[in-house]
Amino acid sequence: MDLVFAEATPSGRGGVSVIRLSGPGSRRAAERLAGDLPQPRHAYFRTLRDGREELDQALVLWFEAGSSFTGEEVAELHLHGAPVVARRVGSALAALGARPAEAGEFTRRAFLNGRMDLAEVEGLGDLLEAETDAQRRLALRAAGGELGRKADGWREMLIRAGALVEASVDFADEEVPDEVPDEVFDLLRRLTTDLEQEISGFRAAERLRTGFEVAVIGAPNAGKSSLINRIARREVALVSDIAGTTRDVIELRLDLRGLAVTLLDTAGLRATEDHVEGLGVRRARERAEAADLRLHISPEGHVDSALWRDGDILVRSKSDLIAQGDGLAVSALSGEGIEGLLAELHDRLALCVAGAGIVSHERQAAALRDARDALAGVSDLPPELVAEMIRQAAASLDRLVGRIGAEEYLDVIFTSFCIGK
Ligand SMILES: Nc1nc2c(c(=O)[nH]1)N(C=O)[C@@H](CNc1ccc(C(=O)N[C@@H](CCC(=O)O)C(=O)O)cc1)CN2
Ligand SMILES: Nc1nc2c(ncn2[C@@H]2O[C@H](COP(=O)(O)OP(=O)(O)OP(=O)(O)O)[C@@H](O)[C@H]2O)c(=O)[nH]1
Ligand SMILES: [Mg+2]
Repeated sequence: MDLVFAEATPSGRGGVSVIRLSGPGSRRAAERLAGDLPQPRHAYFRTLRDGREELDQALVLWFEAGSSFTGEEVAELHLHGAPVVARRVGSALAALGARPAEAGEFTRRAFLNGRMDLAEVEGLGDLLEAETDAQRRLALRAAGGELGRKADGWREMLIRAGALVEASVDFADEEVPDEVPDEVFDLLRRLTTDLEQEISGFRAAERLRTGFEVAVIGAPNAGKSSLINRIARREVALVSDIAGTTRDVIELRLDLRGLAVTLLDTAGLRATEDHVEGLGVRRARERAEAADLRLHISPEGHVDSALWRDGDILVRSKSDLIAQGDGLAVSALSGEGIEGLLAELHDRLALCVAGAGIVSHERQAAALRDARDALAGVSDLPPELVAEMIRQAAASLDRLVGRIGAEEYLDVIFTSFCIGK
């Protein structure tokens, strides 16, 4: 493994800038700049020098391979956060034989060195992207190895079941057909129930991780854009009294009490001669259909029944003008009903994620489904085939944690990481 370095903090001006080195020689390279660093995991306040040239005053520390994030020797230089300092220290490190790390390379090394399993890596990636508390909590559980521990438990069940099957094959009377002991099927049934349970929580967890899309729809001039602006407390979308103002879909990211939600402002729905408006209306319908939930906006409490789905919310807009009617009354002008609407929206979305599990990526769910499918129908099979299906299920669990078959995913996962992680 070569020696790599990168700014672990975002590059640019900041209070502190951390440069991290990983690989054999990390300590030596740091010592060339900072002088002797006798103890691992001790912070030293040092003047960094490149030859005679003073570079910065910094906190410097190093970790042994056994107690670092990557599982390799690691050193960290905590610099003053001036871009020129990081640049200058980077050149000095390059001159000492270190090369700039690629995106996600520190974490990739942690994975390759067995410090993290693939589900933990995905969890860490989710943590880097998390914007809300619910996303952070889910990511932290995943990054903490919860799924790997479950997979270990399931593997043990498979190993035990496999051993029982092998024993029944080895010791069976040559005259009598081999029989799989009932205990095997009991074990596999329990395992299948566990797997089903995890799989059933996948979609909800995926929603939690990626966030919800909520389309704001209704006739032109209903007050959709005004409502969005009120929620955003800024002018996200153009508002006018001309019907057909909004054409493109405008996205507003919200942290709705911990849930990640993207509100979509859309073109007012109507038949129109205007070509461009027509394109907007088509797009509005498509996005409304694909969204997790729709807010139907109308001063009179009307809905487009073709787009109404169970769980949608009817919003009676401009409540300052029209006193009564169906739906949740809100006014973008006075602010009446906005908090109530957001509370209602939150509660409906929270219902959707009530059953969320720890599996939140399609790759993970696919591995679990493969394991479950391998075990479906085993009770009708002869022992040799039962043993084979148990091996297949175990291989699927190995794929889940990246013990096998990880190669094809690594580039996809790590290119989404930033440099320095
Ligand atoms: N300065 C700094 N802060 C950081 C990191 C870092 O690399 N540097 N991290 C990363 O980006 C995160 C912390 N992640 C870490 C994960 C595992 C180990 C580690 O090797 N632990 C040892 C036990 C260490 C001990 O208890 O003494 C181990 O698990 O064996 C270290 C950091 C967040 N904060
Ligand atoms: N009195 C009152 N007027 C409102 C309210 N909300 C919107 N309006 C007015 O209604 C008109 C249309 O508002 P928009 O928010 O642009 O309506 P829209 O649904 O986005 O319209 P399109 O983009 O054309 O589909 C504007 O003149 C707004 O000022 C409200 O709560 N009260
Ligand atoms: Mg609009």
